Amino acid sequence: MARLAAARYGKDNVRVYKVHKDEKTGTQSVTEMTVCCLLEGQIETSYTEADNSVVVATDSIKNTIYIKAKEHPVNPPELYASHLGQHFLDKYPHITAAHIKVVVHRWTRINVDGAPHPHSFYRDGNETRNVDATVSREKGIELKSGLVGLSVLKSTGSAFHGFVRDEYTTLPETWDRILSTDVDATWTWKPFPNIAAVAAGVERFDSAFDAARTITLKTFSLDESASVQNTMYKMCEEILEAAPEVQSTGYSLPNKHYFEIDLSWHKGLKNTGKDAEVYAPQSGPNGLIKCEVARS
Ligand SMILES: O=c1[nH]c(=O)c2[nH]c(=O)[nH]c2[nH]1
Repeated sequence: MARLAAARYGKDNVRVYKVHKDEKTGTQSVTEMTVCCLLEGQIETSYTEADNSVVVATDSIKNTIYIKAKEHPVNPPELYASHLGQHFLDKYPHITAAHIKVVVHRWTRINVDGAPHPHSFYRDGNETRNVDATVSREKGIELKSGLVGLSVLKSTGSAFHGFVRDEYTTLPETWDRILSTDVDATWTWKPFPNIAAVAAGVERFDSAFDAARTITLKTFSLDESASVQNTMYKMCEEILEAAPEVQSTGYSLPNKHYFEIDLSWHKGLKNTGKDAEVYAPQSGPNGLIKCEVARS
């Protein structure tokens, strides 16, 4: 005998663009995002008995994503995701939870001759601002915000020594190495009982994003890093300090290795240790270091 142990369904990779036109100043602002929306509820029979009467078509879910983007602000993405998720609970009694993912892509205003252009933008990096929202009858609105894909490198100010040395170890200790990673940072909010609670003090979401980005870049730059583990923990501590309504925060960081190249075989060239200048960036394997830090 088989049984349906878990099920959710919906539309993924829905690309949405929204423009805001300030009629007074003639300035336009744009937001581009990719949305995923998956529903849970009393939908078992659609899987087990071919009963489509419980299915809100994924095509209708896609339409709803557009309509809610028209009806509500799409900024901050935490508020839009909450409105979108809440809609499915309000509209369909048999739906018990909506899982929304919003990925916001960068469009930064172009400066022309030192002045911000009213309607032209450029992509100044592949980093995205992300939100994972679960809106459920049981738990209200759960939000996890994030910053993903911010590539950083420091050419010194990073060490790694004192680690386990045994018959499996070849890595030399180092007091000066290159440190590079693609930042994936998340911060989880204390649950909100309803949309009104998300909307009250909505500035908290932009503030936390700005703080997380600034803290990440500043700590990465200034910390005399003993390890990825220790540097990321310091970042988490600071984010918790900066955002009181955040209950936990975490990072997932690849350690993108840059190997020294011994060139002494060529005319005695010195290119290792303090003489290292030319390195070989590695595509893989890479370290992968994760943590989640909560309030004690
Ligand atoms: O910061 C680091 N943490 C590790 O756990 C590790 N392991 C390794 O080989 N290099 C590094 N660097």
